[in-house]
Amino acid sequence: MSTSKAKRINPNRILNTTQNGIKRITLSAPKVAENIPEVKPLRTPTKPKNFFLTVTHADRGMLDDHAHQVIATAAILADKKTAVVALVLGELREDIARLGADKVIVRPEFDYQIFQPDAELACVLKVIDSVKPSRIFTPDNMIGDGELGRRLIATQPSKSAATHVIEIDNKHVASYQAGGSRLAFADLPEIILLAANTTEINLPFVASAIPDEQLKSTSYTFKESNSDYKNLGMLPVASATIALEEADFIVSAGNGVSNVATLETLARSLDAAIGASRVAVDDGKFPRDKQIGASGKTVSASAYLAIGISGAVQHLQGIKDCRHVIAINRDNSAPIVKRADLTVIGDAEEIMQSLILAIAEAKQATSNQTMSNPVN
Ligand SMILES: Cc1cc2nc3c(=O)[nH]c(=O)nc-3n(C[C@H](O)[C@H](O)[C@H](O)COP(=O)(O)OP(=O)(O)OC[C@H]3O[C@@H](n4cnc5c(N)ncnc54)[C@H](O)[C@@H]3O)c2cc1C
Repeated sequence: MSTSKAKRINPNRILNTTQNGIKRITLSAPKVAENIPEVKPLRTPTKPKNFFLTVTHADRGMLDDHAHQVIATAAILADKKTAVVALVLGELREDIARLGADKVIVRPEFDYQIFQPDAELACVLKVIDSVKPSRIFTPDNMIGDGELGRRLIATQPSKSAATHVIEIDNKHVASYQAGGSRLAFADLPEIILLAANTTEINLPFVASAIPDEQLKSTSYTFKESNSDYKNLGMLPVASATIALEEADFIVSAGNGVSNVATLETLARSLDAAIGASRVAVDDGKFPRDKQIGASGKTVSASAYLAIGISGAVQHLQGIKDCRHVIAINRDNSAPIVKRADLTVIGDAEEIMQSLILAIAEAKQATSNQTMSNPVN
């Protein structure tokens, strides 16, 4: 079986909820709302006596909903003399003043895709040493923060801690016990791993979110050669073998695709996985496991190319988490056009053939260039 460099998404990657309530992976800063935002009072202590620290990972410049809730929780619990310091592991391109962060320490060297928990822990311990927070908050999730939080708890045996906190106020926390049949209560501990959806992030105030330049570059002791982990990078896999739910690029066929071979050629040249609408599956053009939609699979690709698909509500349900939708359809009033970021109006077969040709030419040009400018 041939392998390709088809990108495989991290199934646990970060999602944000858009203003329309759609979960999206957002690479760029969110657009500013068209309606003028209400002016909220600024709340940042001028001479803080105490600090709360939040520790969260960012993915490609953005924090997810859960991370937002953690920062907002710290801000809600902070009194007038307590400042909230947000440590962000990874590049940050969003403004977190609205979440109540008074200071922001960004450590862009931590790429979310690279597994380096011991280096991250060393950095967090250094920041704790400098900030001396009375409480530390982190999301209890499966995408790195939960693990980092537990590693932190293990290094701080003298500190009280609670994991999977589902209820919190300035006196106590609660977590489920006995498989969710009981709630366990405890005094507000020093390290809090917060479950998702505990907190409303629309705060009645904003904070300054001042970048801490000093702690941004403070070094910490960590030798890569001493690490227990070696990052082996992403494994290249054949695009056809990737589960649709994990595919980052999907070429999907609907009833408007008459020639399956052309679609397969296009998918191969784009290194994309193949999906289909229910009608295309019912017609026997594609196996059932390729069906995307309410009664098929829900996908979250960065790019979803919908060819000859009308965009029925049941199909749209399956692609609600996709970041970019590109449609090819001969009907500019098809519902998919509203969902798509880009629509090409025309005949599916003709456009697929043109695309295959253009991709082949582009690949040839790249390989000619590489041959004439070999890397020494
Ligand atoms: C309970 C239930 C569950 C369902 N679950 C699913 C599901 O999981 N997934 C799913 O997809 N559907 C599902 N459906 C079916 C859904 O309602 C639609 O019938 C289906 O999605 C339509 O598929 P389609 O867009 O490929 O076909 P069509 O509705 O026939 O649309 C074809 C599109 O292709 C365009 N077209 C035609 N010829 C060309 C051409 N030559 N070039 C370019 N464009 C062309 C047309 O303009 C049209 O927009 C479900 C329905 C029900 C009731």
